[in-house]
Amino acid sequence: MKVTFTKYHGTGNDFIMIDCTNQNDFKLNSQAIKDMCHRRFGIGSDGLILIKNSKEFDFEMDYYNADGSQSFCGNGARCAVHFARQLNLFKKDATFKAIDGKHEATIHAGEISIKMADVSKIDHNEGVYIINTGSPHYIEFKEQIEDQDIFTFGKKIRYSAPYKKTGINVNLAQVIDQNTIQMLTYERGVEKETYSCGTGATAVALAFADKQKLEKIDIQLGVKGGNLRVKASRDNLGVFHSIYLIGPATPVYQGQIQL
Ligand SMILES: N[C@H](CCC[C@H](N)C(=O)O)C(=O)O
Repeated sequence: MKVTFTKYHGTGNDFIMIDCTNQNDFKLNSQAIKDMCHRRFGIGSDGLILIKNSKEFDFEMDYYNADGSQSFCGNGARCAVHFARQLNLFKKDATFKAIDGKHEATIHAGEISIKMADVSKIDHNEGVYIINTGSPHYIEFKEQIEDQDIFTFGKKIRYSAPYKKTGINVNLAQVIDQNTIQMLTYERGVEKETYSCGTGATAVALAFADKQKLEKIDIQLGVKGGNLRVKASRDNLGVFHSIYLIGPATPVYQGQIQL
């Protein structure tokens, strides 16, 4: 079977994007996804996204990590919105369904802004934050993160007893100033450091807001592959809402692969 795809990246987090709007029952088994994402024997990417028609929304996105596992992917969602616009699935503002529910999105000045699900649960213990922003994240704030070995650190946490079974994404964050945080991520399901993690950037921003007791944030997250922006508000019940993940989405090339 020949599969046409478009390769995307969102600040260096890269994806194989497949238009399934003419074949909504299109399926890839786990091995095919692993083979396609393989950096030597396949196309090579952190994840793979199927864009499908939806009765209720402008489109639906199914995200798969490089190991074939499913989750929500913030950068992938931003790339999916860019791709759906190219397919004329919506005009200016979009609504789409992902594994964690409905999202809204807009495209403005070349940046894709997606509304993330509200977050009411922030676990914090001895400087470690655990926050689920559509995928689960472990966050620690440290100085000089450029000297940190995020792969070794992240793998150790991800395979430690509390997370061995379900996995967790691991983020190290360094506060530069009130509106700027530098971060590194080890991603579950990729099992490597990625150049960027959208749900991770969102989780780091919310952890900072909790740490500083802020009710409104608009933060730039510096990642290996560029910059993301997270805006959010917190209500008097401690729930984070109006959470937006904003950043670029870049189509790199179109290709075809023989499966
Ligand atoms: N690997 C993550 C999903 C992708 C997260 C990341 N690529 C993003 O942009 O949110 C997980 O399985 O939890």
